[in-house]
Amino acid sequence: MRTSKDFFRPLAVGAPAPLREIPARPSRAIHFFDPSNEKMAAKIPAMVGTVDVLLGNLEDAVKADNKVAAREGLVRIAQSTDFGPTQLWTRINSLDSPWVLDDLTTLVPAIGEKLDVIMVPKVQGAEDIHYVDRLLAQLEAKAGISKPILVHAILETARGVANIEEICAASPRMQGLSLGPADLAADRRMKTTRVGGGHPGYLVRQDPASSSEDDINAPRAIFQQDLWHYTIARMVDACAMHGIYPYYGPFGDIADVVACEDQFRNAFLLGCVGTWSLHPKQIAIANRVFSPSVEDIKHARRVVAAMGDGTGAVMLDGKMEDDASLKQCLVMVELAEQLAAIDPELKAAYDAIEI
Ligand SMILES: CC(=O)SCCNC(=O)CCNC(=O)[C@H](O)C(C)(C)COP(=O)(O)OP(=O)(O)OC[C@H]1O[C@@H](n2cnc3c(N)ncnc32)[C@H](O)[C@@H]1OP(=O)(O)O
Ligand SMILES: O=CC(=O)O
Ligand SMILES: [Mg+2]
Repeated sequence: MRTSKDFFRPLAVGAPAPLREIPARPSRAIHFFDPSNEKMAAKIPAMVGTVDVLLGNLEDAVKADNKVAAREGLVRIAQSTDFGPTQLWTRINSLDSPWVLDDLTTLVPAIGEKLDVIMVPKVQGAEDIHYVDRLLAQLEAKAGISKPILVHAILETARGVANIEEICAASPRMQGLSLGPADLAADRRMKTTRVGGGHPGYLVRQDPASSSEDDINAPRAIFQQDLWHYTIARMVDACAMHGIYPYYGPFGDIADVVACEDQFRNAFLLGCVGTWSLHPKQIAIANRVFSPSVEDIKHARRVVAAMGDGTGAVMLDGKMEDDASLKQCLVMVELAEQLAAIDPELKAAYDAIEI
């Protein structure tokens, strides 16, 4: 384990110095595209500015026969596109796959200056991050890359969840974590067959009126529970503790925009900063959900104004506000300011708020 003395030293001579703080760049939607799919790839330049992150996916959902075409397609798109305020990320193949070494040795020299974050799938422990960290430093040094490429781990194995804190702490490159509910469900041997979201069988049922057979068999209210609550909450705490960012992952039922919005909102309320988008129609949902509402910002600003120097307790609309609720409001106000800086529509909406 590296000590505090050498934690921020570059891992290769000539590699850029690691960042001491991970910038809070808006990343409400990480939009996945398959660079080997010509129709999809052709849409990417026009999506710049409409989404916070564009991610060229090289891993699952790209056919084995298309792995090289996806890698080359991503290089082509990155070299020929001005991404402006939109971040460019990639998801490389898993570390035990036959493709990942070529992914990294091709992408870093070719487009390392443009790549903001590399998402690493199926991370099991700190050793996986250490491997990527050192290799990236060597490749950055060789290619003369000026800024460190950040690393994002997908939480999609039971061992990865058990090792979550050491993964977050493994490198100053760690930018964040995403929940990978599909692979995680398989690895945990959960009895689901879906990509993210809830399940109607995972529920609690209202008690019967009595223990008579009639009452037991009578209709009772049922409440579907969130299969992902534990893992998301665990991820949020680990990320907050290490100064990095948590994200929900994929929601595979593209047609069910309502349940998708619910899943995204649960993640937002619990502390996630963004989510994945698999289809263009999920971008608008993510942007809406992961931007504080005008009503919330209005309330937050009123609390900030009412709290004066930030200490003590006040009553506002019949509710007690104090230092702790003020801190929550400041999280919202700060996020609104970050988003307003890149989203003119949101800025206009927040600017129009009267308190
Ligand atoms: C568990 C995991 O690992 S999740 C992460 C991996 N999975 C992914 O990355 C999936 C990415 N998304 C996709 O592959 C596709 O969106 C699919 C397969 C889900 C659906 O694709 P389609 O059936 O073509 O969707 P649909 O017909 O609604 O597409 C409408 C248009 O949007 C385009 N489109 C679809 N998805 C995307 C995308 N992710 N990015 C850009 N454009 C897209 C299509 O090319 C199509 O274009 P057209 O109108 O010019 O024909
Ligand atoms: O990669 C994502 C997942 O859910 O698996
Ligand atoms: Mg996966």
